Amino acid sequence: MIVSRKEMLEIEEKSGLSSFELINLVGKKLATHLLPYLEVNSNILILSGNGNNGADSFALISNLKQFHINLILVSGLPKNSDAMKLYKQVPSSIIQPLSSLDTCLKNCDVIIDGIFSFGYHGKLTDEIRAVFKQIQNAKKPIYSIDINSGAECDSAMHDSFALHSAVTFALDCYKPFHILQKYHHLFDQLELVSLDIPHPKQSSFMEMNQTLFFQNLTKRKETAHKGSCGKILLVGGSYGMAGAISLNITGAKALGFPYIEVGCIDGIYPIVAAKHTTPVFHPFSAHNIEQQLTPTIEHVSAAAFGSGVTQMYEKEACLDLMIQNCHAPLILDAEGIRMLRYNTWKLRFAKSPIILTPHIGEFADLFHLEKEEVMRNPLHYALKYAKELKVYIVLKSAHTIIATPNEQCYINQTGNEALAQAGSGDLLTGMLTALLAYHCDIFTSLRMGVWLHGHIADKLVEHHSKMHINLEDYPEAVDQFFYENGY
Ligand SMILES: NC(=O)C1=CN([C@@H]2O[C@H](COP(=O)(O)OP(=O)(O)OC[C@H]3O[C@@H](n4cnc5c(N)ncnc54)[C@H](O)[C@@H]3O)[C@@H](O)[C@H]2O)[C@@H](O)CC1
Ligand SMILES: Nc1ncnc2c1ncn2[C@@H]1O[C@H](COP(=O)(O)OP(=O)(O)O)[C@@H](O)[C@H]1O
Repeated sequence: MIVSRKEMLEIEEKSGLSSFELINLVGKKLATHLLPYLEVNSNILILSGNGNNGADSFALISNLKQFHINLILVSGLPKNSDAMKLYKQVPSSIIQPLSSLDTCLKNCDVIIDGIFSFGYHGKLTDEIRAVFKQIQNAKKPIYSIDINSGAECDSAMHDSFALHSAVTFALDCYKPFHILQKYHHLFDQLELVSLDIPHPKQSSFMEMNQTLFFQNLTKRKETAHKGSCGKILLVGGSYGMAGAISLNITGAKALGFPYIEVGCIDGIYPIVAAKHTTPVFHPFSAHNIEQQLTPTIEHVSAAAFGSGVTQMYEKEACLDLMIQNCHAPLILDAEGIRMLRYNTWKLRFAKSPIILTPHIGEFADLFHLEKEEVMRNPLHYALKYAKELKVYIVLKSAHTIIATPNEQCYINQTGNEALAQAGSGDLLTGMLTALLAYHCDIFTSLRMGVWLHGHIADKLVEHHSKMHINLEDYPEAVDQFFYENGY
């Protein structure tokens, strides 16, 4: 289970255990996870802070009596009474002053990082940075308790001097910090230390993996016909960007979607139709866009608009038509998102759930933010604007985040740098549209699509360089993946 800092505090509060009992439980469980990493005569240096993380590390000491231990308080005496109580139980012979850090670092085999945990935010002071530099320079394996010191719990934000661990032990649940690993690389290995306490509420973080994916993918019935799953409508492309709508179609075809309808301008229709023979096309121009698209928009099970429409003269009319007439989940992608920059009010006319699929650049542009600011805390911003605009946001990046209007979210783990190429988002839009039409639950469909898009890239790089995967290989690779799994 993945939880935010606030949710973890709620779990602790409702655990039925006092904070003193909880800290002791952590000490005991943590010790059993640490033991396999320790040699018989290991010399352990425990570095503690003055908060709860420090308290956890004091509780650890009584469970590691067979080892030679030194304890250094990095930021002074414990602040709260439980931590103080535990600190007083630590044999004074093992407590060393901060001034002996250098010697202790030289003599130790391993370091336990119990300095800061999920109470940390902001930046480290110069004094603490100097200490962290010294610790890191000792080049001894560091084992971090819950969150590496100097990193924040609910984001990938961390001080540039944050400690890098060999193993981080996540306490009871994973936190966003653990899941956003590609953005900080602060641990080599992650281990979950289950505390076996109740989790009374469902977390706001939902998950997706291969098992869940196939649990949610409906098999085609023996009696199916081409209209059994309804139809999807993909509207996109423009002069010079025929590829974008073509990749939308490839994405939907990769999912085996049986009935694809496509809206594109007359000018690119022959090119796209020559490449894709199965979709039904509705080529349009400025004077017939409404007649060509409206009947289809009204009856589809899911639709998408915006990939590659940058040069489309009719794009404003098209956006309005889609938003105002679509009764099924509607994805707005790429230029379809940029067009809302000063116009998010248009979304109020939507008759159906709206899904925005921006990359970081498009997201920052839409909400008038700096890209760097969004990248510092993508989870926060995705959740904030999904709630404010009452839309689903698929914020695409190395860890794509999905945020729902009711504050649920998903952080994707699949995918790799081979996807960092023009067109991979257009492909995703087609995949998501197909999955939205297959399923009634929007959040599940989006999680499935984002997960699959990345998973297939991970499978493709088993046999290809990460410098070059061909997006056109997706239909075959998805087909193979489904076949291997009995579909
Ligand atoms: N074959 C085709 O026809 C293609 C059409 N495409 C379409 O072209 C239109 C414009 O796409 P462009 O690629 O020109 O411009 P974008 O508006 O997508 O990107 C502009 C800039 O945003 C920044 N950016 C993108 N992703 C980012 C991230 N994850 N983190 C931080 N910054 C990021 C980059 O600096 C990038 O150059 C879209 O409508 C798109 O659908 C592209 O998808 C490329 C392929
Ligand atoms: N380094 C990466 N690791 C994992 N996924 C990535 C990486 N870079 C890009 N992606 C994925 O590739 C897609 C890129 O989408 P986008 O930027 O919209 O491309 P385009 O507009 O060219 O189609 C997104 O789904 C994103 O999550």
